[in-house]
Amino acid sequence: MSESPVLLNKHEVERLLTYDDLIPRLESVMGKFSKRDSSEIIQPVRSVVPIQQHSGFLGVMPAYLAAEGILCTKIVTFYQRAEGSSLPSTQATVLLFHPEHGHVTAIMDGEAITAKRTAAVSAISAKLFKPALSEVLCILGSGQQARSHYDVFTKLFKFKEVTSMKTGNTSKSFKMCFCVCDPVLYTLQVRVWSRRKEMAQRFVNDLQDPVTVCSSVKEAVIGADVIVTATGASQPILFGEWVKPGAHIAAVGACRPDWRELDDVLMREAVVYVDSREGATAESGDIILSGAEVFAELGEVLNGSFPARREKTTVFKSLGMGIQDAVSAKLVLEKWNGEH
Ligand SMILES: NC(=O)C1=CN([C@@H]2O[C@H](COP(=O)(O)OP(=O)(O)OC[C@H]3O[C@@H](n4cnc5c(N)ncnc54)[C@H](O)[C@@H]3O)[C@@H](O)[C@H]2O)C=CC1
Ligand SMILES: O=C(O)C1=NCCCC1
Repeated sequence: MSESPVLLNKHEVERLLTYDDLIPRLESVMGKFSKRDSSEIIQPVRSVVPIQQHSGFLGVMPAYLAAEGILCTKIVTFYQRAEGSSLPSTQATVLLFHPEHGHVTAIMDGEAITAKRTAAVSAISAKLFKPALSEVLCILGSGQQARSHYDVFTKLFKFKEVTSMKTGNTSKSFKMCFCVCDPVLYTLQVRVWSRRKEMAQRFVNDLQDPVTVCSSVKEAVIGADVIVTATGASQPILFGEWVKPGAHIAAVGACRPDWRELDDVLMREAVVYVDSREGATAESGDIILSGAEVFAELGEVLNGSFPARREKTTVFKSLGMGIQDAVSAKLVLEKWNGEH
């Protein structure tokens, strides 16, 4: 008789899963995935069951990683919630199995895994594609993904906007420091926009560092070097005409074939990267409906088969992958085993 599975709640998963450990594992597994060696990795496009009466979806995301000895599935529900709903719109459970014997070894919360691994993958895309001098980060949306993206982007990258002394914004809500080599005022610059301004304000109130709340998407994205779209939108909210040439967009929402966050102009003019070509062509309205060409998978850049075209405007269209959940869950279990 096999041992009972380890049960880990959201709090435990959040504590055990750190970006420093997670990012290298995601880079490695996505590079491997893009080599398409089915003796190494099996990950079908997720099965999605629409729950039409309740504006929701149930997704099943299995993955097998032979060399790592990981057999895993995530079961995830995602709902279009009314603004201000206290229910999370994305909820998930991750199951790890013993690859040889088939029994369940761990059952863990998948909300924290989904939040962190998605943000970590976007951060990897930004590391590869953002302009060399990136001063302004803009986040569209103020939910779970917006928060995890804020956390990892501000942990990994420094964003700042330079304003001259004469015109410098001296509002108390900005953190200011003086650069000894150049007499200009530096204000850390992260901007956030949400459909309801009070939701963006609530998001900002939870943070230590100053973030500018913007009243419109246009105001938020003009001049931004890195833009994260993490909304429940089903129609475009980000338009190419507003985007600074050379900016990088990590597009996280719009994960249904008829949903959009980005308009046709942006999709057609940018160099488009995806997490999985099969996933993107089956599930991304931004790709399917715009007719945009996919240039490469993130893994193909990580494994050296395709270049990172940092000098261009780039879109990384994220849909989420079972292998990302699988390596995250394995990491959590390893950490937990190390403590017990
Ligand atoms: N690419 C990936 O791997 C993943 C993608 N997602 C997707 O990312 C998006 C955000 O997810 P969460 O942060 O978990 O959701 P959430 O419900 O916590 O946050 C959603 C945000 O989008 C805003 N929003 C909702 N409808 C909107 C509309 N029509 N126009 C503009 N803003 C709107 C809300 O005000 C909120 O700020 C969702 O589309 C979700 O399906 C979620 C998990 C993984
Ligand atoms: O990868 C995931 O997990 C999800 N992707 C898109 C929709 C919500 C969950």
